[in-house]
Amino acid sequence: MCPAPAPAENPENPTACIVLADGTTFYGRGFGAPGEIQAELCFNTAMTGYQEIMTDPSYAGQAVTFTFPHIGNTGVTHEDDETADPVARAMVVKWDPTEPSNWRSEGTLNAWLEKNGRIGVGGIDTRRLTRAIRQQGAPHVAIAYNKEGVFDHAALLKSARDFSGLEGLDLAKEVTCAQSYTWNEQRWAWPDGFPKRSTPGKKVVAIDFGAKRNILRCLASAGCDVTVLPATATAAEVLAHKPQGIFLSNGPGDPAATGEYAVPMISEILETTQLPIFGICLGHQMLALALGAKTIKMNHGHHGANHPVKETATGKVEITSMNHGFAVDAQTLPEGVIETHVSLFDGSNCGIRLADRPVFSVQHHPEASPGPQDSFYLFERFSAAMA
Ligand SMILES: NC(=O)CC[C@H](N)C(=O)O
Repeated sequence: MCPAPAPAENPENPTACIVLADGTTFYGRGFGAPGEIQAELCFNTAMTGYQEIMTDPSYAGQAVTFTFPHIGNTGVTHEDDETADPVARAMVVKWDPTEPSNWRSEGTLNAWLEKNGRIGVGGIDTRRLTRAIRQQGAPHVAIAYNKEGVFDHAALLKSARDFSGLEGLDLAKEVTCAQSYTWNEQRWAWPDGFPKRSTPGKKVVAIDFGAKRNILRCLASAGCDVTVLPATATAAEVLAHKPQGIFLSNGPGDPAATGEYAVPMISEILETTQLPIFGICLGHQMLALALGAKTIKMNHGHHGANHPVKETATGKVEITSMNHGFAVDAQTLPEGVIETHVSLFDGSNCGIRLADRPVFSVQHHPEASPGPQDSFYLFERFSAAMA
């Protein structure tokens, strides 16, 4: 059944308001929890996986507008959480979420956001908003939802302009685990025959800069016994676990802002061991920094579940899941570091490896949560490097 059409933007009785730092204003209908936030606003083009997106710790400090119009119609289930609670500060959609229609659903998106103190805004012309994001670069915004529909526009504009932005912001420390823990749960759904382990457990230390659960599941499914350590773990603490390989997780914020702890930790491990290392997204950017390259802030980043990436060695194209606002500047890769993957959207760097040992990382998300499964082989490659 189709829901009633989303109203044109600026409905008559708006209960939510989005103010961009340039003054552009959108009115819509609030859902979830009333409140007010500041954030960087990005757009995500995935058609499914809104719960995984909202709970991905890499979205700390950000709000997400979904370009796909029907969001919320599969409800929520605890199995899809990438971390305990939603992390993105707000979500913006075109249609108001409907009642869920899905055998896995345990509740509505609306109730889940409300319980977790997160704002939803419906009835927005998300095409126009997305064009604004593309044209001006991911904007700083203030988003407010109150049931009276009374907004202090000047105060919201000031709030949007006061937002510090993500550049220079170290958020990994805020979302990392407080203590170390072990992880054994494997992927539950894919590919055929999973969960299963082809080889006995390899001892892997995963550094949690904001790790998604499905990455840990993929490592487990590829034969790894995973010990997760907090983002601030030193090289000595990592090596004390006598790992056969080290994994560097995804995470929020500016990779260059972790230069005081994570990057030196990685450099020390690179200098003192020959251990296999695998990094994803923020982990990829940090590995590149530790190897002497530089990272840059992108205009509006890559956030979606159908981004084509080419593996340079084979020419093979993978359709990948993406979520990043920073990128490794391929021009700054030092000798001995090979560019392994590039984005076919804009040619930006999507992967590197060391020429002489199994140290590699990718910008995209091979755990595909949400998204296509093409890049799962990277987990198997990491596991094989430890054999
Ligand atoms: N998903 C991630 O790990 C994101 C990495 C980094 N915070 C970026 O936006 O580029």
